[in-house]
Amino acid sequence: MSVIPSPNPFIHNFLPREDEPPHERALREQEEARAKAVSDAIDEQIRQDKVAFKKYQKAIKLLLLGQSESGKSTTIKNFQLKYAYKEWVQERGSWKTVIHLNLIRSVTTVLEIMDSVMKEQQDRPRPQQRSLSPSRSFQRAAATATFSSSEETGNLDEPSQDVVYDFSDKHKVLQLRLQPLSRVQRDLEKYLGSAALEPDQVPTTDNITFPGSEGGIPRRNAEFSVSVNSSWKARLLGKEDSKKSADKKHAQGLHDATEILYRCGPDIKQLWTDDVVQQVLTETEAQLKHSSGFFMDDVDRIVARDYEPSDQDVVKARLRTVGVQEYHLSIPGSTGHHDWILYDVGGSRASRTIWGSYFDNINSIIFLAPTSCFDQRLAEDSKVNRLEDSLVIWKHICGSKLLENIQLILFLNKIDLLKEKLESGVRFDKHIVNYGKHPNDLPSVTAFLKHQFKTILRNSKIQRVFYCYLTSAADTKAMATTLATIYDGVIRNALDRAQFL
Ligand SMILES: Nc1nc2c(ncn2[C@@H]2O[C@H](COP(=O)(O)OP(=O)(O)OP(=O)(O)O)[C@@H](O)[C@H]2O)c(=O)[nH]1
Ligand SMILES: [Mg+2]
Repeated sequence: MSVIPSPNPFIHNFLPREDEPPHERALREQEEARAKAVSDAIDEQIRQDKVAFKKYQKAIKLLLLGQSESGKSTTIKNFQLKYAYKEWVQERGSWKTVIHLNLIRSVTTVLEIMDSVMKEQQDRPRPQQRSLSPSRSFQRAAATATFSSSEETGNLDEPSQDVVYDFSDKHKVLQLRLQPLSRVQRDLEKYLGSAALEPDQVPTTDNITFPGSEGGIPRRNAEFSVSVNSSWKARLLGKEDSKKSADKKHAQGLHDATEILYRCGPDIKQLWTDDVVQQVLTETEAQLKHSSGFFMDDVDRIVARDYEPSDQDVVKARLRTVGVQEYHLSIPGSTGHHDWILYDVGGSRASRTIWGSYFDNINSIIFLAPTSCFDQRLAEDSKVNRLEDSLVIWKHICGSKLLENIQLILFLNKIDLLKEKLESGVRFDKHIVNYGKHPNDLPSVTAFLKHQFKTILRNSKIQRVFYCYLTSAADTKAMATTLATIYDGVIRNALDRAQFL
C-alpha cells in the first residue's frame, strides 16, 4: 500500500485568506515587514559577531605581566606612541589630571617628611640629644617616597648622625600656604577612582597566591572588569554624557584644581628648591626623584593654566592599573597590517588573582621585572624584597603548564634608574646576598640578573628560548627600537603556532 504525501494540514493557518479584507492585508504586511527587519538585524549581528570573532582569533594577543610599578602600562604607552599615534594624541590631554595628581602627591610627601622632622626636632631634648629617629607618619611618607627599606639599610630605625635642620618661619608659612592642595588631592583621587590609590592604600585580600602554575583555569573575579579604555579617560575626554549634573560638578572641580595648583605654583617651587628641604630629603634618603610620577622639576610648566601634557609627560605619569585594560592596535608590518590586542593587568598582589584567566588564549607574554628596586620592599608586604618577588613570579610563569606553548619575553626594566642608583653608591650586594663580591656596576649587575632569570627558565622543564631585553620604558626612543625588535618575533611565533594548531 502506497502512502500519498498529503499537504501540511496546518499550512492554511499561515497562508493569507483568499477573501482577506484590504485593511487586514495591510496590517499583516506591516507585521511581516517588521518581523523581517528584526530577523535581518539578528542575521547582521550574527554576521558581525562572526567577523569580530574571526578577527579576534586572528589577532596577536599579548599579555603584560609583572609586579606593581614594573612598567607594564608604560610599555603599553610606548606601543601606542609608536603604532597608534593618532589615538595617542587624541587621548593625551586626558592625562593632565593624572599629572596634576602626581605633582600634588610629591608635594604632600615633601610636606609630610618636613612636618615629621620639624616635630621630631621640636620634641627632642636639646642640646644633649639630637639624634633623628623618625615618627610613624614620617615612615609612612618615607614609604611613598621610595625609601630604601629600613630593614635593609638600617637608615630609618637606627638613630642617624646628630642633625639639626635650620627650619624658619618661612617653612611654616609654606606649610600653611600649600594646605589647599590636600583638598585638591582628595578631589582628584575621588575623580580618578581606585586607580589613583597605590597598593598599600587599598584594602587587600588575605592568602592571595599567584594562580595558574597547576590546576585549571582560575575563574575571573567579578571584582575585576575588562575595558577597552578606562572610564576616567572617557570622562576626561568628555565622551560621557556631559549633561549629567555630576559631570558638570566634576568639570568645575577639575577647573578649580587647575586654578589652585596655578596659584600654589610659586610656593611649590620655593619648597622644592629650598636648601633646608633638600638637605632633609638627602639625609633621610627620600628618593623622591626616582619615585613614580615625579614632576617636581617641571612645576612652572605643569601648573600653567594652559598646560598641555607632552608625550614624555604622559609616559612618565603614574596611574595604577585596576582590573584589566584591553588595547586594540592595527600594526603595519612586512606581511601587511596585523591586529594586536594588548592586555594590561594590575600588578599588585590582590590583582594577580585575575592573571590566570588570560593565560588560555594569548600568544606571548612580556614579563617586566624592575631592576632598580633591588633595595625596596613590596608596598603590600614590607617583608618581601621587590626583586625577589619578581623572581618568584617569573618562576611561576616559567613553570605554568597553562603557558607551556606561550612565548615569554623578559624586559629587565628601569635600567636607567638602576644605573643611577649604582652610580650613586647604593650597593647591590648589601640587598641581594648571593651577588657575592662582584663589582657594583651596571654590566656586572645586569649580567647577574640575566643569569638569575635564565637559570629559572632553564630549570622549569619547559623548553623555551630565553628572550631578554634591558629596557628603560620611560625612554621612548630606545623603547621604539626594542618594540620593533620583538615585533617580528612575536608575529613569527603567532603564525607558527597557528600553523601548528
Ligand atoms: N625612569 C623610569 N621610570 C619608569 C620606567 N618604567 C616605568 N617607569 C615609571 O614607573 C611608574 C610605574 O609604571 P607603570 O607602567 O604604571 O607600572 P605598572 O607595572 O603598570 O604598575 P601597576 O599598574 O600598578 O601594575 C610610572 O610613573 C612610569 O613612568 C623606566 O624604565 N624608567
Ligand atoms: Mg599599570
